[in-house]
Amino acid sequence: MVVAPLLRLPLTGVRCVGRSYRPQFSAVKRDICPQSLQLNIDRAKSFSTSLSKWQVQDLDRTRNIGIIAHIDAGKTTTTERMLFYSGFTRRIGDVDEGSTVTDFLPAERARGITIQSAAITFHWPPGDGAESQPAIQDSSAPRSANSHTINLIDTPGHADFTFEVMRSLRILDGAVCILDGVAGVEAQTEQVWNQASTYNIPRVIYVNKLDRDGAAFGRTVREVSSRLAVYPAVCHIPWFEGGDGSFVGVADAVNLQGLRWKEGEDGRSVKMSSLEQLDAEEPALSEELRRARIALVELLSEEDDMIVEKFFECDEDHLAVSPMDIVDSLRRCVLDPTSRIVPLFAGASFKNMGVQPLLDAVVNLLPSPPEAPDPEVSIGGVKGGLRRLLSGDLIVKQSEEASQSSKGKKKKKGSHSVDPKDAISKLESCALAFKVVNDAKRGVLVYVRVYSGSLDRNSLLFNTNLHLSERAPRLLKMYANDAVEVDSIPAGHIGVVVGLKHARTGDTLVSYAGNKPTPPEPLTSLQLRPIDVPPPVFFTSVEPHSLSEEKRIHESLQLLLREDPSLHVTVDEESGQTLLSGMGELHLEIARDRLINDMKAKASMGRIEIGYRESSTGASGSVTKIFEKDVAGRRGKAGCTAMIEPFSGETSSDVTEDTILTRLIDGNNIVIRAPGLQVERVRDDEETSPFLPPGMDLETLRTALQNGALAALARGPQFTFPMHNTQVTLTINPTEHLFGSDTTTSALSAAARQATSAALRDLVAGPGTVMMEPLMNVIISVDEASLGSVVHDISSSRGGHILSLDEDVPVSATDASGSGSISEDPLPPIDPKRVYAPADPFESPSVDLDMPMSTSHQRTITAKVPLKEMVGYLKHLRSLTAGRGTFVMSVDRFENMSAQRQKAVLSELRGGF
Ligand SMILES: Nc1nc2c(ncn2[C@@H]2O[C@H](COP(=O)(O)OP(=O)(O)OP(=O)(O)O)[C@@H](O)[C@H]2O)c(=O)[nH]1
Repeated sequence: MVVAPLLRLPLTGVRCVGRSYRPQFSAVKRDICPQSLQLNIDRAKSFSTSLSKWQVQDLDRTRNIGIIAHIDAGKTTTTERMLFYSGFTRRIGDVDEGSTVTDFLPAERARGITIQSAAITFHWPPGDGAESQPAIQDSSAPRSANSHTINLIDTPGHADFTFEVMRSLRILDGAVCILDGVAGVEAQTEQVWNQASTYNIPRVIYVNKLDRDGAAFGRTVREVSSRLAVYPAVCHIPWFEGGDGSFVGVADAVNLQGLRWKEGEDGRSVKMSSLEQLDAEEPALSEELRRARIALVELLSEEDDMIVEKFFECDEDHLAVSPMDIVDSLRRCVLDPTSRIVPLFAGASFKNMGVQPLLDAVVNLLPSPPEAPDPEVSIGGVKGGLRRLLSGDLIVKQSEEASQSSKGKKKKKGSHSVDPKDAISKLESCALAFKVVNDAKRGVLVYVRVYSGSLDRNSLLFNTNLHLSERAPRLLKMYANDAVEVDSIPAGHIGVVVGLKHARTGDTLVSYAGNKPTPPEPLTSLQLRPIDVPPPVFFTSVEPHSLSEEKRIHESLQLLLREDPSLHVTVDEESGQTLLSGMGELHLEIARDRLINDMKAKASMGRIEIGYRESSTGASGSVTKIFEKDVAGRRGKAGCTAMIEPFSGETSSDVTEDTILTRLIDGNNIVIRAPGLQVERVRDDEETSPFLPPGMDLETLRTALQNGALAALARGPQFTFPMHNTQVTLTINPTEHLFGSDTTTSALSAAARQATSAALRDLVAGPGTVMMEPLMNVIISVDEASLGSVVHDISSSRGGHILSLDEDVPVSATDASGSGSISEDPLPPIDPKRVYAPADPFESPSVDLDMPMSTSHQRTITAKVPLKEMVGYLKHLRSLTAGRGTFVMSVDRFENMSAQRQKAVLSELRGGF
């Protein structure tokens, strides 16, 4: 076959040796010598200190990306190389030595794993990023010819941090999925892949660790198709010296060239070889490279008509299609949410091989903020895209639905409607607080992604989750744990607000025109990409060393909760004990480290235990309590009636005319009724009643009663576990339960708590309560040989219920993500004939386009198993599977325990056997 002269894409930011590499684009005539890469943090800081620069910055040259992977696949190692090659750091940090930039919490450094999502900004190729670049780009040059600003969010890989992964994923415009070239696609890779799919995040794949013994690139590629249900567009194939020697580089199917790194160097120098040179030096590799190129063009042609045209223009010569045309085609596929093609690259980050081409791929293939999928918002119970919201459509729909649902209801006195489009025109900016970090030097940092408008210094931010406003006194642009001050953060960018006292991870912040304390309705309910926080399933006690420490510990715990809302703190009313609960053992261990080592809290933590629950098995009687006592020198009197029953799961089933609240909190439903209260709306945001104590509005009454009920529900009447699946109906009779100015908020809370506790005790004499335990969705990956013993162990010894035993199930068919939001049908399986994968060195027949692929004989077991039986399971699984089995799990729900199981668990908890 004749090789056409190729327009080669420059591999940016590298020093080339050997055949001298000459990019053919005028736009790349700049200094890429190694000295220019020795850019340090100080210089990086000076890039963007002024407001104007960030504002005029070309969003097209910005990438907000994340790295997703299985634990230990090499996220941190790859990130460190990215920072080094971009010139951000002078030396390569090492995970094993604990000297990385992104894992900057002491606990992370000590454990060598990533816990917090650190946001970090750098430029690729090295330069000034999107700033100071020509506005118009040469369309014949690849995007990587110009310096781009990359905001990288390092996501955690451990299953205990599912919520943290979801939280960081939702602000990404694109992601790099790193696979371990030895382990291939692992259970947790599937899990994070699935989570990224829920947000339609465009992705590229990077197969890492190809230097390790047992690395199997071809097998990994096939697993990508069978387990992730996408078509891998193989852009790189590994270069093993002489076919089966050590890993020395990659052969690039887009540019038809070899890229070779020298073992032991820092990876900045790369030797590039043309196809002709490869023909002479590595004939087997060049032959495989041609096949890879043919397969790539064929695959793209299946989904992209434009590449078909180019192919015909090149007289149907796959090798003659230009690299630029292939990159453009790959980009179209990556950005098309209906496409199943995912570009795939190869490397060994630890050996400093393959990272620069991956960075080029980030810039060339992943979307800029305006090209990213429209983020989901919800407003007044209506969901849709942000762009629809900003156009006014969504808010009109919301207002129509609101007026439909209020039809037939009496219009409240003094109420008036707001023009919905008017409300949206007042929206100045909206941002998502995606991470709260307590920084020892700078205080509490709230990382935000701005979605519309511009978040300005000193603007008043309304928190739509907490319903309060606070000013943003200082704004920062972050460089890992270094920062520069800015005056505003424009849409599409990631920055930090310093000085917020309340905002928590996951809160939506809006700024608006006008001087009112709250934005106009329905903007108060605007939520960006809302996510459900899964229930905590483990807990531990926190005991202050002295009474004087108590206050400081509670402040530290509050900060911990702002950082991580998947942690919960409760105080047991009777014992006074503080309990910290979370998603997993490691989750609580890390929280313990944070509290004791980082925040220097003087406290002891108890054993980490499973968080059981208690639930009513029938209805209690109605119990009324009148609280009358002086509280803090002030007289307090209030009454309340409570009734408990099992919760049906339908929050709306009991709503009547006199219902003033129904709220599902932590698996319990709180209903508050106030017959005869005569509610009046005085302003958009305030309701009152002639019966309410002076100065108290309806929202305050609701909150006081709700808090009282929640305090009582934290302790079940029979087993002292928190109540679950329980409905409390509180009734306030204005003439019997409210006593003018004597009725304070604390008196109302106390009355609600006493009435709820009494109703709970009433259950014990009546229908009784039952213990509940967390039931997990478990997905286990094992090889065929171990299948029988693992299945037997799960179903016989652990009381699990096997749901399916599948061969290479694409993850979309099974959901262990815990996100609770995946409902789409599984994608149809991939046609193996369309998957190209080069033969692995130990494999004799090369896997051809027309050959059926060999299966990896991996099996996936999907089961539901009580959490108690899964504690310490990894060790056991490893012993059953000769170290190869992996699993992921997430909470399915809490399930009532049988009398026999309840007895056994109780006796174990009490120390018996
Ligand atoms: N041989 C080899 N080892 C690698 C490579 N990349 C990473 N490693 C090693 O794999 C281990 C895990 O790497 P990390 O970079 O910490 O992985 P991670 O995905 O960030 O892990 P978490 O932060 O725990 O999710 C470390 O011991 C690395 O040195 C590689 O390309 N080759």
